[in-house]
Amino acid sequence: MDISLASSQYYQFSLTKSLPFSPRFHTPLRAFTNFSSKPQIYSFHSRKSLITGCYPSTAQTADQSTTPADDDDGFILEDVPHLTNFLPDLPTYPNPLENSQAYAIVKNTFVSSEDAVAYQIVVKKGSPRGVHFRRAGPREKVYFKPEEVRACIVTCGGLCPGINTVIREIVCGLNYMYGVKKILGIEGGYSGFYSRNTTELTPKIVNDIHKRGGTILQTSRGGHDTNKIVDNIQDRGINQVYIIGGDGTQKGAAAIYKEVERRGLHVAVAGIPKTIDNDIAVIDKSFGFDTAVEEAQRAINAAHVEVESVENGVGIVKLMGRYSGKYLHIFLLIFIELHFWSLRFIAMFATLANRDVDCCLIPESPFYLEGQGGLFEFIQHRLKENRHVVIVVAEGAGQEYVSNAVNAIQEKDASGNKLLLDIGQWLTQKIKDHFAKVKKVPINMKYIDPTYMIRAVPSNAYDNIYCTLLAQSAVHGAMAGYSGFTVGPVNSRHAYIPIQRVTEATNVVELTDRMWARLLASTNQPTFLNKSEQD
Ligand SMILES: Nc1ncnc2c1ncn2[C@@H]1O[C@H](COP(=O)(O)OP(=O)(O)O)[C@@H](O)[C@H]1O
Ligand SMILES: O=P(O)(O)OC[C@H]1O[C@](O)(COP(=O)(O)O)[C@@H](O)[C@@H]1O
Ligand SMILES: [Mg+2]
Repeated sequence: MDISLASSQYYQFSLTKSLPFSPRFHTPLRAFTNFSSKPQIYSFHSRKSLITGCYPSTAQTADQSTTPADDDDGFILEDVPHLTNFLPDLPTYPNPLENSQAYAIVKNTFVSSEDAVAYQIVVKKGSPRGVHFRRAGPREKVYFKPEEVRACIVTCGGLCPGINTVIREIVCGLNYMYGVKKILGIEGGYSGFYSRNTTELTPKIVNDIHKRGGTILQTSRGGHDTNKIVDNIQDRGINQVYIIGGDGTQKGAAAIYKEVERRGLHVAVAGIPKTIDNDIAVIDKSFGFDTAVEEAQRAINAAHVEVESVENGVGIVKLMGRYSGKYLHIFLLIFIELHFWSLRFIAMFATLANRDVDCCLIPESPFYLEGQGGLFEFIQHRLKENRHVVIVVAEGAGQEYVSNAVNAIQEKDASGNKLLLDIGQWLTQKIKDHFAKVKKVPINMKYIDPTYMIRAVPSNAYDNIYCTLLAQSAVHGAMAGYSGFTVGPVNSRHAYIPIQRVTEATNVVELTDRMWARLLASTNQPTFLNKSEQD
C-alpha cells in the first residue's frame, strides 16, 4: 500500500475503528487523502487534527504515487509535521548524500516516503495493521542548502550516559554527510538561549567528547521561556535546532516548534530523547540505559560481597530514577531504581542482570513490611536460608511511607519535578529496628546509594552506536524538512515520532506484562499482592 496517498475508505475506516479507543491513534496526514476529489474527507481531516494535536504533512505530495490504498486494512500513520505545512513554497535541493563516498555502494541510500515503522509488532492474524510512524533516514530531497544551514544543539535536564556522543554525531553528521559548517552549542540548557554564550562546534572540537560522561554544553532545569528562546533563534539566524533531553525537554521542544510554526519560520526543530528514567513513551528504550544498568552492577556486586562476608548481612542498593505517577513503594537488600528502560527500569533490569539480588522494589509494585507475605518475613527467611540478603530499591519506591514518616512537604525542582524522599535511608532504619527490637537478631546492614555514579559515566559501546543512529536520524530528518519530531527506535527501527506522542504518557513497568513476572521468577521474591489480607 502507498502510505503517501490513501483512499477515502482508509479515512472512514480510521474514523470508525479508531475513535472509540483513543484519539492519539489517529493520523491527520494530509498526504493520505485526495482533498480535491473528496471535500468531505477534508473536514474529517480537520477534525482529526484538532483531536490529536498532530500535524498534517504535505511533504510527500511530490513523491506520492497515484495508486489508491488497496483496501481498509487498518493502516494508520501518525505523521510528524513538515516545514511545507506552513511554508508551502519552500524550494528543495538534491540530497548531498547522492555523491557521498560513504553511500556510494549502498543499494537504497534514501528512505522512501512510503516506508513506515509499525508500533505494534505482535499482531493477531486478520487484525488491523494499526499505528505506524515514518521511518527515519535520509530523503532524496532536502529543504536546506547546506551552506545556509545554521544549526544549534542544546542539552537539558539530568545527565545520562551518551549525551556527548549524540552531540558529537550531530556535529559530524551535519558536517560530513551534508557539508554543514555552522553549528552552535547553546550552553546551560534552555535558559542558555537567552542568558548564556554560545560555543562553536566543529568535528575537531567534538572529536573526543564521546569518551567523557556529562555534557560539554552543560545542562539545567527550569528556565524554559518559549518566546525568548524563539526570539533568540531568530536573532541568531538559526534554522535547525537539535534538542537533547527527557520528557520535560521534549515538552519544551514541542512549544518551540509551535511558536516557530506560528511565526512561519524556516526552522526545523528536532528532539533527541534522553533520560535515565526511561519515562519516554513509544521508543524502545532511551540511550544510556544500557550503560546505567551495567554501572549499577558494580553497586550491587559491592553490596553482595559485603553482605556475604558477614553474619546476617542485609544489603540495600538504591538506584536513581524518578517516577512521575503515583508512588507505590520500595524494598530492601539492594535498592536500585529501574525505570522500564530507565530508572525503575534500571532497577528491574539491573536485578535481572545480576542474579545476586533477592528482592527488587519498584514504585509500580507496592510493598509492605509487616506480616505474612511482607518484606520483613521475606528477609528473615532469606537470612535463615542464605545468611545474607540483597535488596535493590528504586528511588521512587515507597515514597508514601517516607512522606508519612517524616511529614515531608513535597518539594519540586526548577522544572517542576517532584523531589524524591530518601527511601533507602528509611528502609534501612526500618529493617534495622525490626530485627533488633522485634526479632532480637542483630543484622549487618550495608546501604549503598550510588546515585549519580550510574549516570555520570561515559556511554558503553552499545550506547555509543545507538547515540550515533539517533543523531544521524535527527540530522536526516531536519535536512528533509521534518520538524516538531522526536527520533527513536520503535521495534528496533528508527522512526520520526510526533513530539506530543512521546510526552503525553509516561513509561511505567507494567506489572501485568511478562517482564515483571520474569523478575519475580528470577528472584523468587514476594509479590506483595496479598496486602489487603494484612489490612
Ligand atoms: N511542560 C513544559 N513546557 C516547556 N518546557 C518544559 C516543560 N517541562 C519541562 N520543561 C523544560 O525542560 C527542561 C528540562 O526538563 P526536566 O524535567 O528538568 O528534565 P528532562 O527533560 O530530563 O525530563 C527544563 O529547562 C524545563 O524548564
Ligand atoms: O539531577 P538532579 O536534579 O539531582 O535530579 C535527579 C533526577 O534526575 C534523573 O537522574 C533524571 O531525570 P530527568 O530525565 O528528568 O532529567 C532522575 O532519575 C533523578 O530523580
Ligand atoms: Mg524527566
